[in-house]
Amino acid sequence: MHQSLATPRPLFGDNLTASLIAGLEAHGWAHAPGALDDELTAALRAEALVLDETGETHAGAVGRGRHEQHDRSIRRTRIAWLDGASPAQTRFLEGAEALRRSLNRALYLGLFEFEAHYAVYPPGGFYARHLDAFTLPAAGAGAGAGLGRRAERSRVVSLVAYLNDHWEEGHGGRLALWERAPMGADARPDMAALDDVTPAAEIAPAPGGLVLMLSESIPHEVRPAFAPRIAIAGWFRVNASVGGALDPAR
Ligand SMILES: O=C(O)CCC(=O)C(=O)O
Ligand SMILES: [Fe+2]
Repeated sequence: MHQSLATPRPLFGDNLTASLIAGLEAHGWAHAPGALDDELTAALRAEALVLDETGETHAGAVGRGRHEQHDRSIRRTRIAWLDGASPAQTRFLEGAEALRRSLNRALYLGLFEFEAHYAVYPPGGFYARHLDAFTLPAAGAGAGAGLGRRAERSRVVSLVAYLNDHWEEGHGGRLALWERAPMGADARPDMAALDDVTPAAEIAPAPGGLVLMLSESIPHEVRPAFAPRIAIAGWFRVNASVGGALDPAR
């Protein structure tokens, strides 16, 4: 998206961009409180709420493509994909494009595109501990699993932006994250093994805050929110084309 823009307008200045990149490189994640300006945060929030109220959001799934599941014990939120249909979305996506180029220049990640959705967590909403991408073990993976494996693996850097106009301690809804995913005996990440491990960070979804995480290696969860929690979650992806066909799971 927006690859043709000559110089996309960044969301924030060079210093903040550099410190986000340094954090991502050193720890696998980075947090910039108040990264988005109030005007853009407010415009995106207003749009997320209109979409939510007019029913244009749908229950968030877990997984992608044929592997999507609606499991309310894992995730309770409503989402609507960004498509650049408003000035606020265009501004945000242009900023994400500027960030994509900076990430590629600094870290040689070969990020190809960005996809993002609004996520409105109603009171009681949460998202259980997960990775945004993971590589399934090759052994025993059938043809069906192949699609999921390729699609999931194409997410490299996750981005979260918080859109609430204020957030109080008692509202919960913190993003907890860990810096390492322990492997289970089946060579899959074992999220339950982190039950007794103190998170590396617990981030309140305060207005304009921005978080970057390596999608494959940073386990994270959204704790139950006791007020409507409005955010954008997005992913920078590598080109997952196989045999000349673009990734069909879009
Ligand atoms: O909203 C957040 O803090 C994180 C959301 C998330 O983990 C996701 O959508 O994958
Ligand atoms: Fe996530």
